[in-house]
Amino acid sequence: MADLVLFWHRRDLRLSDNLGLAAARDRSAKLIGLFCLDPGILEADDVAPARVAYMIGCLEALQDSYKAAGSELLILQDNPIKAIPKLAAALGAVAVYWNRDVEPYSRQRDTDVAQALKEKGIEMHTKTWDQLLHAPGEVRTQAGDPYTVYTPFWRNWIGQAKPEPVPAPSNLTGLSPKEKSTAKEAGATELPSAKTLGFTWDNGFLLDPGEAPALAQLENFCEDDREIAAYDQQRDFPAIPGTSTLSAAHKFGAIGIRTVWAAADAAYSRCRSDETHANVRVWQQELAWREFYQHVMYFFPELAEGPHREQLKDFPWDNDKDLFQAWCEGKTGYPIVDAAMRQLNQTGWMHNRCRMIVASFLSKDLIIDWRWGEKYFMQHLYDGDLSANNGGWQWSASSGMDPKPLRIFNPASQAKKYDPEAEYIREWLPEIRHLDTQMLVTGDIPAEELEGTGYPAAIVNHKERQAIFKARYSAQKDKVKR
Ligand SMILES: Cc1cc2nc3c(=O)[nH]c(=O)nc-3n(C[C@H](O)[C@H](O)[C@H](O)COP(=O)(O)OP(=O)(O)OC[C@H]3O[C@@H](n4cnc5c(N)ncnc54)[C@H](O)[C@@H]3O)c2cc1C
Repeated sequence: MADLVLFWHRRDLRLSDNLGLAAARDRSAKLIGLFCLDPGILEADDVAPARVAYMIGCLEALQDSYKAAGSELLILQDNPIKAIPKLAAALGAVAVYWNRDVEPYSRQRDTDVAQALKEKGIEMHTKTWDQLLHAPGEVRTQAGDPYTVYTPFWRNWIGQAKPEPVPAPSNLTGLSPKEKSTAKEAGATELPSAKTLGFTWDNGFLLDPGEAPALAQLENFCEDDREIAAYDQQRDFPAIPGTSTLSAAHKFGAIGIRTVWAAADAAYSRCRSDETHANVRVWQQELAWREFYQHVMYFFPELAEGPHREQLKDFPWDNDKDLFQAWCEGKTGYPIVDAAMRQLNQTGWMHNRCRMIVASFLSKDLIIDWRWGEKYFMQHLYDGDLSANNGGWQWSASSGMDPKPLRIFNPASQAKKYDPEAEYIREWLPEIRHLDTQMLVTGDIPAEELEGTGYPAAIVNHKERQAIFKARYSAQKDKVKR
């Protein structure tokens, strides 16, 4: 009889182009998938209902894929450190495979699961870095150190050969009826709905869950003359659907990164003009930002706890709760900021340009600790990802790994440049949709125009607040120098 092997899915919710899964299939055709709903993650205070709903959708699709391949995906709902070794031992599994991760919580959990398996005499195989084109450590400075600055990281990263996608496992053997009841006794359960887990999300998704919608979206995005060919010209305009919207698929591994790269690379090869080449290149640079933030999270896990830069470590934030509430609800009186926050609250996603605008506004105008915003994003984004979110917030708050740290975005200039006709603002702020474009873009709205609309006057003065922030930033800098 073939050896029974388990593959533990985490952020790789697909069969195709999955390195760890392919390695498990090489070992045995009796390959059973496993996912563990970990209370340590689901009961944390930074979980977004939209993200859980998307993940459950991906798991449903994954169950179907396993069925079609001849096997099944088992679900556990317990602490993986005890639940996985218990299930593996009950089924007589010879080995458990999984892909590696960069996040501090996952790394500690994986060490503990590995130890528990070892104590039961079960092999574990955990060497594959599936979610990245280049594993942490593969891209280093000449001195052999990890990069802390993106641009030299990118130059090195793009110069290295990229791995090819691997095929999905096929001709699998599933569990016998007897093994199925053993799995049940050892904790395997039905896949619950997000609602049963306590998370309600009825607003749908920009990209549907699962491997098939992600692959279809990648194909659309990368086709000739589609968004990828104009990416750099369009990506900063939130009213234009000019980006891939694949972020949640990347977060949960509904799509393989080698498959994504192959599609981008093919689009690059097909380009006939320097301009289109440049557009595709910029999209590839975004994929490299994703990898950069994961590498730095791996090498500097302390980033997850707070600021990288000394002068932001004990910064005198105002932390005004009413101002924070207004920011969360999209009621700051700054139309571009409010439109973006409403997009987040209603769709579980926000355009990248707007993520930068609202993050700058929270930290530099409201002078609120950026970690409050980081957490609010995690509580709402369906693509919420520790490395990308922390990286984006630290960049925006001037606390991160950035050679030009003190950037302060002027909301009016940003809107003028990136939403010049106020189309995005009008979409998300229906109560002031009728106002002049100029008023919506600048945020300079006479009080009488706001009467009866329910839309608030500006809660702070940008000019004054940025001066206060700058003064405090300089004082902190001096303090650190001393
Ligand atoms: C304050 C802030 C918070 C953010 N939080 C997250 C987050 O929680 N999860 C997340 O995936 N991205 C986050 N980002 C990065 C970026 O905004 C999103 O990845 C992007 O908007 C997703 O849309 P898209 O898939 O259409 O991206 P595209 O423009 O099509 O880019 C392709 C892919 O590259 C990756 N990517 C793009 N930009 C970045 C970036 N700046 N950093 C890291 N990866 C990037 C994503 O995986 C994305 O799907 C954040 C950015 C900021 C400024």
